[in-house]
Amino acid sequence: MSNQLRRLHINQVRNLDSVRLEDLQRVNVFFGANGSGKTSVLEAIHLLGMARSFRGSIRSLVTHGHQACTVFGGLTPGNQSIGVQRGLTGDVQIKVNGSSVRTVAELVAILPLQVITAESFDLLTGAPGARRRFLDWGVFHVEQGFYGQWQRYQRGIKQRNILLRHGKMSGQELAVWTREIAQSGEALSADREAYFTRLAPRFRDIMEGLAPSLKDLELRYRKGWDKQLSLLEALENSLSADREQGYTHVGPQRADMRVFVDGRLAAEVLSRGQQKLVVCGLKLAQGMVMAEAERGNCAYLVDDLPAELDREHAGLVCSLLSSMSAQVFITCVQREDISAVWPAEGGAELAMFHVEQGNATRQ
Ligand SMILES: Nc1ncnc2c1ncn2[C@@H]1O[C@H](COP(=O)(O)OP(=O)(O)OP(=O)(O)O)[C@@H](O)[C@H]1O
Repeated sequence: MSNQLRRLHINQVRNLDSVRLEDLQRVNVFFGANGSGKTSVLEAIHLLGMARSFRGSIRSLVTHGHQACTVFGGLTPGNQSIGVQRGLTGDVQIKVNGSSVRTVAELVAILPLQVITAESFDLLTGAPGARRRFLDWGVFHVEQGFYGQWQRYQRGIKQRNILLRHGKMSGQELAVWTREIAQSGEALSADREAYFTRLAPRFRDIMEGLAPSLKDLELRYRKGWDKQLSLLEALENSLSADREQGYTHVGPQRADMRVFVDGRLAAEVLSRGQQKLVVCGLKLAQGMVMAEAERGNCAYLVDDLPAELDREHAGLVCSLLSSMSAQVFITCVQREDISAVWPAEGGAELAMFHVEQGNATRQ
């Protein structure tokens, strides 16, 4: 059974000085004028689930004139509590049921979040790193053991790059790290591929409903080295280039996942609005795959969808969100912006919160 956020206490997050939200529901709508603090509520939830902002630095998250921001959440079922405090100097405190925990991964496993905001829409056009992080979010939640391999690989490649950079040509030491990253890299890549084979068909199904006019939409995955070779072979082949330039050229750190339409890169041929729909499709597909793999539901943070999509498409995205059992936190300017497009039948009742000058009141 998935965790749902029932209570939220926010302190000093942007313009939210002290906000208490009780009795949160499956679908929660935050409406209010520009600058009232709607996105800040989503930022607070993101801080609680990921210990960071989805938009900017921690500095931008802490209310001006304060040293730290804090968010507490109460979850059901199980009555767990989580809390995150972040200070301007970079300090992080994470608590689960009153006890400090050391890694954000523990938090992420308790409150998995998907974010659909204006920033998310750069996923297709932006650098591959963002797409890898997107993919790894899903792999982390679905493929057990991935995080351990990922950590092992990060440690290994860091060591190998240090050796390459400092020109320490002890061939033996380099060979040890080459074998180490070949092993962990193959393992994490296998997890990515397994996850990708679940994600791609789900994404295609969703897009048939969201944008049927987009024909031959295809999600493709590149593992980061020549697929005819093992990672060890690819690393051995690139050894002289690696030595010359002081870093590892091939491996899962170069993986990418791209969307093609009729054989052409979606980032190059789709309109901005169509790209937004594709990104929504990817994010919804991830939540569905997670639920299908019986890993529970993630919560969706959706910022001002009616400002990003036309009414028909905003309605289609809302219908898909409504059909999932995921908890949703969604913002808009007028309450009707969402209530008019959220499916009336079969959908959960909408909990409405009016946000005004840094306060949120249940309507
Ligand atoms: N660190 C900060 N300290 C205090 N106030 C801040 C901080 N960062 C942003 N703000 C202010 O918080 C207010 C709320 O911002 P927020 O982005 O949450 O508004 P919003 O309701 O989502 O508005 P819009 O509809 O325009 O997107 C804004 O007036 C903004 O200038």
